[in-house]
Amino acid sequence: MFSARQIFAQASRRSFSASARVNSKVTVLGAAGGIGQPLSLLLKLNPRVSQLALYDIRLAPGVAADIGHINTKSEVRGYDPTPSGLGEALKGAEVVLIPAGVPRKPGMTRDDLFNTNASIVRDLAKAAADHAPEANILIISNPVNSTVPITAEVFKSKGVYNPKRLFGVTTLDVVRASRFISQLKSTDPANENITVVGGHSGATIVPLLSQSGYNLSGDKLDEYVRRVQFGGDEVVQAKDGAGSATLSMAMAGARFAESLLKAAQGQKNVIEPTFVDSPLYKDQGVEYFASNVELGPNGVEKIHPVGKITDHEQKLLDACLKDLSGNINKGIKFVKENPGQ
Ligand SMILES: NC(=O)c1ccc[n+]([C@@H]2O[C@H](COP(=O)([O-])OP(=O)(O)OC[C@H]3O[C@@H](n4cnc5c(N)ncnc54)[C@H](O)[C@@H]3O)[C@@H](O)[C@H]2O)c1
Ligand SMILES: O=C(O)C[C@H](O)C(=O)O
Repeated sequence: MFSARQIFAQASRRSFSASARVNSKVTVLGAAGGIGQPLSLLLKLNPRVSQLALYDIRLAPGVAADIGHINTKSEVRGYDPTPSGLGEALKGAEVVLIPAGVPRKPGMTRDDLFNTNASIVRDLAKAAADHAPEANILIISNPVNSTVPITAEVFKSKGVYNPKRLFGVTTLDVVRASRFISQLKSTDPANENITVVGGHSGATIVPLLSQSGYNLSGDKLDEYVRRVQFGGDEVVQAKDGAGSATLSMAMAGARFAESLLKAAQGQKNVIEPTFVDSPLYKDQGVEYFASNVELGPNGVEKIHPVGKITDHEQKLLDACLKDLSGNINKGIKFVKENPGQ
């Protein structure tokens, strides 16, 4: 059994060229929350991270003091919610992860979080645009389908938008899709990598099982797709009012950050599905879309098309695109009508 640190260390040894740079500041905004704490812990175990800046409206210095005792090299600092605290946390960051905001309770959709989380993400995006305009921004706060466009609009309004450096984190959908098929087929989930495209809520989550050579049909296929699309609800219901997925999300967020750092530090062929400013369905009014994306030193290197899919998957994709454009436009409209201070 390997520890997370050994896994990261092994991956680093495998993938580093002699000249690779290992000097990355990573900032977490919302670091004291259900996701923020285990995510910060996993980042502390990652040897590619040299500085870890933890910011929250509460408790970040405490979390930083705790994590800072772990015997890995990176320096950890916690920042209080003062204007200079947020700015300092962001300054010089290469990667900024944003899990700040409220989670769902049973009976809520992710869109029900919009009223609270839209302004939280808008204001943090403003600070990131001012203090870390060249960082890779990883949005975890829901509804991701709207909070990514919100962040883009803020960066555009400040003249620093770079579509190659903004990512909605949809890794958890891939993690679930891979785990759930392994449960059905009794395979090793570590060897499964199911492509999931679209967005990050209900019908906008489209697993492309056929691309991994699986041909489930009928009720089995419907049940599988439903479980992937509503995996988040499974956790929300099980937590019974105490929040949504935190630990699996921390793992997924740490995996995506690791992929980005690996690619930034010179590794080739790093591909992760992520929700980005995408040309794939712009002609249908869908500005952002998750598909497999090759990562590199400039962030997005290449956006892969969806590829060959079955008629059933095409139907799922059609339903996805219909919902997605509404979610995206809602985010764009919010910033235009509520630019904040
Ligand atoms: N993308 C995904 O796959 C995915 C998965 C799980 C959860 N989420 C989303 O992540 C978000 C966080 O979930 P959680 O379970 O960690 O919630 P949580 O309530 O446990 O933690 C949120 C943290 O954000 C902080 N916060 C609130 N406003 C802030 C601000 N303005 N600046 C800095 N910090 C602020 C809070 O103090 C809290 O510590 C939710 O919106 C949830 O829906 C996304
Ligand atoms: O379901 C949620 O609200 C949280 C997250 O988006 C998830 O997929 O677990």
